Amino acid sequence: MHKVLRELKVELGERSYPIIIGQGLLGSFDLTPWVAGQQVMIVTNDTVGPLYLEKVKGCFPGKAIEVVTLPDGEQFKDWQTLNLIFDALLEKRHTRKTTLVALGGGVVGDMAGFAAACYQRGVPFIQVPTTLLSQVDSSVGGKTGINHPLGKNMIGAFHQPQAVLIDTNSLQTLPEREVSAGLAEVIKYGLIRDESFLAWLEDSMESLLRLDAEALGEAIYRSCVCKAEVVALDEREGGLRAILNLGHTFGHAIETFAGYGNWLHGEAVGTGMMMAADLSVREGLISADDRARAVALIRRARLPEWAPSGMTSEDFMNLMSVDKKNVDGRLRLVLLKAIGDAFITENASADNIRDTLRAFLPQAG
Ligand SMILES: NC(=O)c1ccc[n+]([C@@H]2O[C@H](COP(=O)([O-])OP(=O)(O)OC[C@H]3O[C@@H](n4cnc5c(N)ncnc54)[C@H](O)[C@@H]3O)[C@@H](O)[C@H]2O)c1
Ligand SMILES: O=C(O)C(=O)C[C@@H](O)[C@H](O)[C@H](O)COP(=O)(O)O
Ligand SMILES: [Zn+2]
Repeated sequence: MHKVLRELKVELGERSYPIIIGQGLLGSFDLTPWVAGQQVMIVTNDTVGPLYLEKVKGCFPGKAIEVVTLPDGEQFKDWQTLNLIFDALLEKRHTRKTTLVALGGGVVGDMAGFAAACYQRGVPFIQVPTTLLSQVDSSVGGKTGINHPLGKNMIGAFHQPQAVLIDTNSLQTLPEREVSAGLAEVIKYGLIRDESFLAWLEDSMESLLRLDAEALGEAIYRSCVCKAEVVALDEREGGLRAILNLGHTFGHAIETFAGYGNWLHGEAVGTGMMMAADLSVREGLISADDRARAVALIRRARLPEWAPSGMTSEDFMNLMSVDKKNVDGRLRLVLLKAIGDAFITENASADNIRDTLRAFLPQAG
């Protein structure tokens, strides 16, 4: 039998939806109340499908279920792979009443969500995230899309899911490296908006790394609360939502430079958040002790702390110049005013940015 641990709602008026967090939900939690018609198309990949597909089918009693299985990897978050979803939908004559279900990590979620945003100009979808990163971040908030060789997530749409179903048991099969990647986004919430959560993470890091169920449930719930609040205040990133991008300007540059899939998204965000904390010190915003606190926690999550070998400051500047947050050619960065208080600025000094980049190049170590 399943156990629902926590439930919360992303408050977006008529686009509001629940996030249901529990244990043993895959296979027994009934998701049909969030399915509009009779047809369900589950989008998964060739790693997650063999682990959880049969169980998830049990969440849709009485519905006609089809499946499309994508190749696994960030390098497949592209047009060609996205088309496999459209091919499957069209070959079987799916209509606007079909509900897509994203079963997998953030890559599957972003692609299935984007397919749902586009297919016949928009069909409903449900997120069933199975990585820590997707449970705390990508399944919530409606950012969907694919990568372009010149930049991360450059093609996409805002499209909110009907519901998010999080079964924390699925994390028991997750490789260690993916657990660390997910922890980067968890730490992000403490840094941007919730100092007390950061303090709790400092106390709980060892429990989280050993996949203690109670600690995971708490970390996922508190992360989802934070993300849901920010998204409810600024759904389409007019302003505040950009704080969810802490570390991402540097991190996306790293992912693109390294080649999609070589650095995990969370790994790049971990290094990127250390860089953001470093720049915040250089800008006179936080103390060196605050930076040390952020860096120590990111290190304890077993995340990398140097840029990829061969990457130069110029590579960073070129890749960061295409960031979506930039306006009129000005680099906009998320920095920290304090631990638990982030803001977006285009006023960071060019000298300080250059010094931060240099400090994180591999030869600096
Ligand atoms: N839309 C958003 O708001 C948002 C937020 C954060 C990240 N993202 C995107 O999410 C992606 C990263 O997501 P991710 O970290 O989940 O990576 P991922 O989707 O690549 O999954 C990581 C790996 O774990 C495997 N996997 C998934 N669930 C598993 C399980 N339960 N057991 C064993 N293996 C499992 C996957 O097949 C994959 O190999 C990036 O593309 C990033 O840009 C989007
Ligand atoms: O939901 C958001 O908003 C975020 O920024 C969450 C990020 O963790 C995530 O990686 C997101 O995909 C980044 O968005 P992008 O627009 O900078 O590509
Ligand atoms: Zn992210």
